[in-house]
Amino acid sequence: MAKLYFYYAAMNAGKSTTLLQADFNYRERGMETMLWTAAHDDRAGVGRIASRLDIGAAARVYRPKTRLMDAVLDELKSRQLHCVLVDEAQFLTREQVLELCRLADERNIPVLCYGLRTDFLGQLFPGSAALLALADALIELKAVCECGRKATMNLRVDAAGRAVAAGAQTEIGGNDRYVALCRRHFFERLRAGEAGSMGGDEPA
Ligand SMILES: Nc1ncnc2c1ncn2[C@@H]1O[C@H](COP(=O)(O)OP(=O)(O)O)[C@@H](O)[C@H]1O
Ligand SMILES: Cc1cn([C@H]2C[C@H](O)[C@@H](COP(=O)(O)O)O2)c(=O)[nH]c1=O
Ligand SMILES: [Zn+2]
Repeated sequence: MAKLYFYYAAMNAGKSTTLLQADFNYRERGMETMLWTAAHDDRAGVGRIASRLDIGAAARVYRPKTRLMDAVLDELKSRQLHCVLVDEAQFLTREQVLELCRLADERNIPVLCYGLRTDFLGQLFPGSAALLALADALIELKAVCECGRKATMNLRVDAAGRAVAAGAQTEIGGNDRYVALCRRHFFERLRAGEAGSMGGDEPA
């Protein structure tokens, strides 16, 4: 039976690179894939999955209202699909994750999702919460903190590099807005950011 996989990590761990590699592996064996990414993550252009290693591929885009199951069933009318790959999976809704479960269970199509576990405050995204609850396999990819430990958290920073301790959960950005850190250094810098925003000490 096909499985639903969740490859999760902090930013800059190589999630998109790993997705593109998996896609290449399927296609070089003559198999057909369907790629998806979030419509609003337009860092490389809407509908483009790009890795910091400078490789990329076109992808279908999903929005909160997109019916993934219907879109895949529609695609199956014109071609076979051996794998569905989803980037920025933290932005999926729980309903969309349930649809991906059905693709694996009822259509026997493996689904590979790649995304963040937590946001800039250390809280789960809706898509990540659903995937952590429902995926058959959870695979952690590793990013490295500046101290050398595994980076599991994502600090949001302002233009001056100070930690941002409040704001909307979604804010698209790259290395200019986020730093992947280990938990210890994440909370140290987040607390310094909180103190700074309340007029306290200068951030570290
Ligand atoms: N010029 C480069 N040469 C080699 N590795 C690089 C280069 N630029 C970025 N990287 C590495 O690419 C990885 C980020 O890949 P990416 O797939 O974009 O990450 P994610 O999707 O998890 O944010 C990091 O490990 C980073 O160190
Ligand atoms: C931590 C965090 C991240 N985001 C956004 C920022 C990026 O656009 C993506 C993650 O990119 P990746 O390099 O492909 O992992 O998510 C956000 O909106 N809110 C956050 O808290
Ligand atoms: Zn650290």
